This record gives sequence, structure tokens and C-alpha cells, in this order.
Amino acid sequence: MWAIETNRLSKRFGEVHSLVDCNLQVPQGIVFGLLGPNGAGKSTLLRSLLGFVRPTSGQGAVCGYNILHHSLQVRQQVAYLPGDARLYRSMRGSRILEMFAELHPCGSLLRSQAVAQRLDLDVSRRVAFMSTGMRQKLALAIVLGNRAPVVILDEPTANLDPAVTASVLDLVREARSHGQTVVLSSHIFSDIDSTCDEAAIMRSGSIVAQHRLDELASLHSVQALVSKHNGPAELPLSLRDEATYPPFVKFCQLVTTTRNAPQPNGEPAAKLLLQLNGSGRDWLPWLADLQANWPALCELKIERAGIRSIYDRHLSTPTNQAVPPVQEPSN
Ligand SMILES: Nc1ncnc2c1ncn2[C@@H]1O[C@H](COP(=O)(O)OP(=O)(O)OP(=O)(O)O)[C@@H](O)[C@H]1O
Repeated sequence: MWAIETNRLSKRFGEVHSLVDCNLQVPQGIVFGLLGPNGAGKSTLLRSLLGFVRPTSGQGAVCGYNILHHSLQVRQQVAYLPGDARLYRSMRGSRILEMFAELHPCGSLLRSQAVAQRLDLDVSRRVAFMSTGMRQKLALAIVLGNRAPVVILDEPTANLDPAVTASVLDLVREARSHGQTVVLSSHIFSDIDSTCDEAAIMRSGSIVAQHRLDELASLHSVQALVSKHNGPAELPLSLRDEATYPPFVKFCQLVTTTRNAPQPNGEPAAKLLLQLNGSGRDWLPWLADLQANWPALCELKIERAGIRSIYDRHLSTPTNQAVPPVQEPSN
């Protein structure tokens, strides 16, 4: 049984298609990342699972409970941190922790107090007098103190400083060690890379990619600017057709960009995206040759390919154009 499963889940708000045939399967007991640009539909998806948004069509289940017909049971299985958690402003933090611990069958005041302490939160203050980050810590103490089978966190580390973010991510890993499934919606690639076992990318209301992160370990991504100013900007022959790629090149795309590089002549630059598999011993000499023979290529940046490289690939392709299939490392 999946912890979370959706089948062609769709939601339309008037003319806005927030979810479009969204298919998702989240295995039990893992930390699962959900990424996507603003407006991709992440919050709508999470809210649909919990019954806060009624889907226009499609199906979904949480721990086997149908999201349309067993909404109460679904909520009993889930500890949910909304993206815009709002708490009663006149209440003190301590009273809020008590109230939420009583409300949920898997809640625990002691555990929530312990989380608040780890996050260094003074729970004696009234919510109205807390800073944005303090309110976020309070909401996290409610949710991460809960032992529900599924924990859904919509941008949990927004507004938190780096030290608190690290503590929150530790708590997420601890939740997994207790057998909980955690869904983490975030814009922060490093949080996803360091914490998640698997991640999905949403775009325009659909899941466009889903990956186990350990499968990305032997991939490197290369980004470089291609500046017409220094010579021809076209791809070399060997990179124009997949059939002639060197064996370690898993992906290659030249993307026109106006974002990154104002060119001296004001023209848009192009960006080369490469994905290379295997040991650097194999591909570093090839990359050095490529640069030596292609003067337009500059500002090479090589990184271990985390989820960001997959994200860039999917987001750099226009919506009406198919993204090349993902090539997993063959080793
Ligand atoms: N209640 C609503 N009424 C109308 N449109 C909505 C509503 N909720 C969401 N939308 C629209 O649905 C789309 C998806 O929004 P959603 O909040 O799910 O995106 P998101 O991926 O969570 O974005 P972000 O990263 O900015 O939080 C957006 O176009 C948004 O304007």
C-alpha cells in the first residue's frame, strides 16, 4: 500500500487549472520531496489530499483511505503543516501546543514541548508577540510532535535561520526513523538533497518527474555560458544528436537565456546544460577538449547532480515540448 496515491487528480478554480491529471505515488516510511515553481499546484495537491480542496475529478488515497469519501480518517492519519499556518494570536504558545495535542489522535503534548525546546522557542509568549520565524517554530512543534503515519510539510523551513533549518531537517529524519512518511514541499534544493529519499517535480498541475535521490549519486551536471561574442554558438556536431553523444553524456541541451548573462552586446546568451555519468576520470579530459575547441564556451560550472539538475531540465523545456526521458546511471 502507498502512503499517498493519486490517480488523475484534477482541480479547476474557474479558468485556472491548478491540478491536471496529477498522478503521484509515495511509498511508506520515506521522506518524499515535492518541488515545483510558484503556482505549480503543490499546495493545491496537498490540500486536496486533506479535503481542504475538493478535486474536480480524479481519485486519491492516504494510507488506503479515499480522500473524497473518508476525509476524517485521512486527517487522522496526517499531521499537516500548511504553507501559511495561522494560529490563534491571543493564545500563548504553550496553550496552543496543549490544544493541538488534544485535537489529534496521534498528538502528544510532551513531544511537542520537546520539539519546541529543540527549536529554542519560548512558548510562554502570546502568538501575537511572536516573530514570523517563532510562529513557524510553534506550528512545527505541533506537527513534528505528532506521530501520525503521514506528515505533510508545506515549505517548513521558510522564514527559518540556517541553524533552525538544520534542526528541523534532523527532526524530519527522526520522523522517518519512527516509521512516519514525510512529504516535504520546498523550493530549497539542498533541503531536498540532504533529507529526501525520493522527490517529484510538479509543473503546471502535473507531476513531470519522480526520482530516487540515491540514483542521482553518480551523475554530475555541467552548466556553461555560450557566448556568441567569442565564436560560433552552435553545438559541436557530436552533441547535436543523441546517437553520437560520448557514452558518459546522458543529456545535453542548449537553452537561450536572458536571465543569467547580460552579454556585452546586450544579446541573449545561451546556456549549455550537460549531464554526465560515471567517473570524472572519463569525462574531464573530454570536457577540457570541448572547451578548448569551442571558444564560445565559458564559465563552466560542474556540480554533483542533485535534484536541481533534473528540475532545471524540466523547467527549461517549454510546456508544449516533451522532455527527453530521464537516463538513469548505468554504471
Ligand atoms: N482558492 C483558490 N482560488 C483560485 N485559484 C487558486 C486557489 N488556490 C490556488 N489557486 C491557483 O492554483 C494554482 C496553483 O496554486 P498553488 O498554491 O497550489 O501552487 P504552489 O505550487 O503551491 O505555489 P507556491 O510555490 O507559490 O506556493 C495557482 O495558479 C493559484 O493561483
